[in-house]
Amino acid sequence: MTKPLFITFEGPEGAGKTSVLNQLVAEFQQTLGDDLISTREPGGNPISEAIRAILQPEEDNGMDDRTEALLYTAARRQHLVETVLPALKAGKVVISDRYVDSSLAYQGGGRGLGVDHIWQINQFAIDGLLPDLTIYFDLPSELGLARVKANRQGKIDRLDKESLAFHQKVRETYLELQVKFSDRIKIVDATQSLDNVVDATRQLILERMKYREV
Ligand SMILES: Nc1ncnc2c1ncn2[C@@H]1O[C@H](COP(=O)(O)OP(=O)(O)OP(=O)(O)O)[C@@H](O)[C@H]1O
Ligand SMILES: Cc1cn([C@H]2C[C@H](O)[C@@H](COP(=O)(O)O)O2)c(=O)[nH]c1=O
Repeated sequence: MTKPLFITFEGPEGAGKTSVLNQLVAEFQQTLGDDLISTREPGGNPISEAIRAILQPEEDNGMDDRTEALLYTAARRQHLVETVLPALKAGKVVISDRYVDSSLAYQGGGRGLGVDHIWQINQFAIDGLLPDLTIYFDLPSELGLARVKANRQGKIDRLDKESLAFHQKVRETYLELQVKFSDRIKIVDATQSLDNVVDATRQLILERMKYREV
């Protein structure tokens, strides 16, 4: 059996995570086949998708900030148990569009609930499981939001509509996390062309895969 590898993609709105993930997953699946799975948070199974629908309606639904933090954490737990852990146990490579760092940045930083508090509630959900590699796609909030508005054809959700100050705080928190956990979190400049962002991401993943073979 091959060694499992858990990779997460993180970043603010419109950073290009999903575009890069789709391209690279198609590419890596040519060699890895079923040994690679891609997934996303919140979502990936019926319970977490149902929680996603509550968390991300298009209009403000009056949700309390701590309720929001707990719901993202609950969706994460279910996703971990149903999708991530079985795949890792089977020795697969798992690439997830968002994981715990999203909660630290959005709820801890953006909502101002505090990274330490969010870390504590997430420990119950993730039970110490951190990614082997996290790729953080960095870009100014204004650019990411402009991309989202230009391209999502009307599907702008509750969080996309938050203030610029909220999104700037999310980015600031991600940057702090990247410095604090620099062994795990690698940064990619997401202002580059999509091709260049894909190239930089591929390189980071291939480097990490070398250790998987050892
Ligand atoms: N490097 C890039 N340059 C220009 N446009 C880009 C780039 N990367 C992605 N885009 C465009 O920006 C939009 C958002 O990209 P994508 O959905 O991949 O980002 P995301 O990080 O997954 O966003 P979110 O987390 O908000 O869903 C898409 O329309 C995509 O085509
Ligand atoms: C996991 C997670 C996500 N969020 C936010 C970040 C985005 O606004 C949405 C996810 O949408 P995407 O188009 O799939 O990127 O949810 C969050 O605030 N906290 C979290 O833990």
